[in-house]
Amino acid sequence: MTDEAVEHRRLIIAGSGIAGLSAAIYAARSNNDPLVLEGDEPGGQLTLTTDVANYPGFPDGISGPDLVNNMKEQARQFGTEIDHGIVTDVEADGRPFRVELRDGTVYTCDGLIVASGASARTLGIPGEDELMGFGVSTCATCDGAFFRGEDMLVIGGGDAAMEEANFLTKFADTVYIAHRREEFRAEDYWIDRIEEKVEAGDVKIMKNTEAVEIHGSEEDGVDHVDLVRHPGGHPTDKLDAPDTEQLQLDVGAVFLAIGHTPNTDYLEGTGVEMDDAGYLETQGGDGGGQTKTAVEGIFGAGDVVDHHYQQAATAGGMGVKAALDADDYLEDTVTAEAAEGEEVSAEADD
Ligand SMILES: Cc1cc2nc3c(=O)[nH]c(=O)nc-3n(C[C@H](O)[C@H](O)[C@H](O)COP(=O)(O)OP(=O)(O)OC[C@H]3O[C@@H](n4cnc5c(N)ncnc54)[C@H](O)[C@@H]3O)c2cc1C
Repeated sequence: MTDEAVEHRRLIIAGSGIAGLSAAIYAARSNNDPLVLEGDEPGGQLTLTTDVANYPGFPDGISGPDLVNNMKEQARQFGTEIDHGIVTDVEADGRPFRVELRDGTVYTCDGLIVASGASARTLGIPGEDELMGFGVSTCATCDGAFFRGEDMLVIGGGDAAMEEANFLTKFADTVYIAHRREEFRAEDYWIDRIEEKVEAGDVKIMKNTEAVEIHGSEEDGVDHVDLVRHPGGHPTDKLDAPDTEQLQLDVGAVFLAIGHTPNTDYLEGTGVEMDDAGYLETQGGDGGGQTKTAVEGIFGAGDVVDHHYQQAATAGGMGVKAALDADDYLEDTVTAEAAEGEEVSAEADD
C-alpha cells in the first residue's frame, strides 16, 4: 500500500442498481455505513424501462426510475451515502482492500459488495459501431421516440427484446424482431403480448435470422440491414448451405437486445473468481446462491453474478443476502479484531 491520501470505509458497494441499493438498505440498517458508488449508469438497467409489471408489491406496475428512486431514498434514510464513482481497480491482497476510482479517488474498505451488473452486448457486425447513436441503439425506451413513423428492427429473443419491441410499437410503423433461433427465450407474459401485436399487424417476427451488416451514415442514420435466414437456426454458421436466404430489410433504426456482459474488469488480479464470460463465481453456484466470492470480504450480488435469472427482484434478493453475509463477515473479523486489539492494549496499560 502506498502513502497516498485515502479515505477509509467499513463497506463499499460498487453499483447503484437494484442489487446495490437493496444491499445498501440492509447494510445501513446493520450500522455498516455503506458507501454506494454509482458507476456510469446511476440506478442501473431498470432506469431504462417505464413499465416494471412484475416487481412484487406494485399491482399496477411501476416505472423503473420511480422504483430506483424510492430505493435510493430508503437507503439514504438509513444512513447510506451515495456517490458518483466508477471503480477502475481493486487491490485485495490484504485487508483493508484498496478501491480506486476513474477520477483518481482512492478508498480503502473492510468489505466490498460487487453489484456492478452487466452492460448491453453488441453483435460486432459491420456498421454497428459506426452507427451506434445514429440509428443503432441498445435502449429502445431511451431512443425509440426519435424514429417515430419508421420501420424498426429489434435483434434478440429474450424478455428485453420482447419488451423493447412491445414498447417500440408506440412509435414504429412496423417493428421487426430478428432472432437467430427457432424458439424465443422470453417469458410467456412477453411472448403473449408480442403475439397480440403480431395479430394486430404491428410486429413481424423473423426467426432463425441473423443481421450481418447495418448500412447507413451518421448524416442520414440507418438505411437498411442485411440479414441471413436458415431454417436450422444460427444462420451465419451456414452461409454456404443452399437453403440459407439473404435478406434486406429497410428500417430506420436497429435496437440490440442480445444480452449483457458483466462489469467485472476492475476485479482482474484480485483473486475473485469469474467464469469464462466474466460473471462472478460465488459460493453456492450462480443463480441465487450464496454471495461470498473466493476473496474473503468481497461479496457479489445481482446480474454481475446471476446470468440465469437477471430480474430486478432476484437482483434485489441477492443484494440483501450480500449485505447480510457482509455483516457477518465484518462482525466476525473487523469488529472482533478491533475488540481484541482494545483488550491487548488495555492489558498492556495495566
Ligand atoms: C430495458 C430493460 C427492461 C427490463 N425490465 C425488467 C422488468 O420489467 N422486470 C425485471 O424484473 N427486470 C427487468 N430488467 C432486468 C433488470 O433491470 C436487471 O435484472 C436488474 O437491473 C439487475 O440489477 P443489478 O443491480 O444487478 O445491475 P444493474 O441494474 O445492471 O446495475 C449495475 C450498476 O452498477 C454500476 N456499475 C457498473 N460498473 C461499475 C463500476 N466499475 N464501478 C461502480 N459502479 C459500476 C452501474 O452504473 C449500475 O448502477 C430489465 C432490463 C432492461 C435492460
